[in-house]
Amino acid sequence: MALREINFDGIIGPSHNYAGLSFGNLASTKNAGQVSQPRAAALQGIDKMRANLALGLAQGIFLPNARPNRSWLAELGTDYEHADAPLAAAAMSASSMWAANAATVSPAPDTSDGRCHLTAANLRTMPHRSHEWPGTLAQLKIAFADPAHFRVHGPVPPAFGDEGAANHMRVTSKHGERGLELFVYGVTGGAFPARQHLQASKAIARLHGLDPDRTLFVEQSEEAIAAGAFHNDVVAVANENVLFAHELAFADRAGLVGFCESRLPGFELVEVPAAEVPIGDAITSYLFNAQLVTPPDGEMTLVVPTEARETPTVWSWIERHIAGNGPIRRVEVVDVRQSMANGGGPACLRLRVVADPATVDPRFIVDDAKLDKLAEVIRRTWPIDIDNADLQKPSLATDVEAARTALLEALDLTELA
Ligand SMILES: NCCC[C@H](NC(=O)CCC(=O)O)C(=O)O
Repeated sequence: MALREINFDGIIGPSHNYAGLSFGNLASTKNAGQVSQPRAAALQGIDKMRANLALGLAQGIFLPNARPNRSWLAELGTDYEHADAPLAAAAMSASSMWAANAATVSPAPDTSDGRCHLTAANLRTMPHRSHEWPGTLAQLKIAFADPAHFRVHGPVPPAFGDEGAANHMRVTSKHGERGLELFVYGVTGGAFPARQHLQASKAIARLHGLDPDRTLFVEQSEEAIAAGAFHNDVVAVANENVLFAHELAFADRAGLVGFCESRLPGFELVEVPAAEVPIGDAITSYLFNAQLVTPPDGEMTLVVPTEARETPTVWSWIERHIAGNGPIRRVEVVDVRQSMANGGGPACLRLRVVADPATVDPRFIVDDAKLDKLAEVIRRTWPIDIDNADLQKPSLATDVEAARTALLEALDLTELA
């Protein structure tokens, strides 16, 4: 069986809006109250997937969850029209687009039973994200239903915060080989919450049957969280034998490097010093929230958002690295501005699963023709813009619901209705 990395992108949902819900996520706070453009946002996401396909990568999708989440509001004793504004915004959030927070994935070569394990993230720190997991879990159970190859777990109990793959990295000689799994957790983030708890990461490592000698729990530096790195994938990304990270990402950088060097021949740390790229620039540009990928031609490629090209310290660092002998050989620039304005870059929008694409439900795998079909549905049904002041208009809620229904029908996934 041919194991390869598949990037599953969250389709940006028809309710995409700027409600400023994520304290500690500087872009979310800064853009609170802006008018969003769901249709343009979703088409940006489709174009990013097209760029991945053009590189020769395998591409999958996850669907937006049902919004507004009327059953969640009912559990809270209210409904969409009567809920107070923050609750209505939480029920309407399109935050499931950030698929890096959908689940943590341990591919088959790393697990004791030889299956790929996925644990849905509880996302309990932020109210608007805490009700994502049932919709996510329903999709994971369909997409990865084959019990010979996959095991899907429900979220760890909400006593401990888990934000999924955004706080998990894997280094390996090749995707299909055994790897080292690195779980990054936060203890304190100054004024901001540390969203990933050590106990949640440890539970996932146990549930996935990982080898303790090949698993490391790495503390995120307080400085990084305080500077706006609400998830580790804002300051670090790994691909195969390369860990690309900012100098200030981890509390114990030396321990992490020593662990990887002693267990993975050829391990390489590509570290960006604060003197060359201040952590603030790394966070506004999302240099590390890039997709670091190995296309079939073997040229390791960094897929960065346009904001990286617009940040002089960051762009000159990239140009120097590519001109030198570093492991990253190519850079691709994608426009995901609508998502970026909520603090979600190219890496936030995708969940990586190492598996044989033939073992995944084909409705979750895309090619260019399927993306054309999705783009047609988006152009026809997604709202053009959403003004926060109108968030509770009943017609907006029904438009958003109709748009999702059209998508489910186009993908033959009406069982998710
Ligand atoms: N991995 C990227 C996640 C971004 C996400 N933003 C948000 O939820 C912003 C939503 C808003 O403010 O409307 C978050 O912070 O978890």
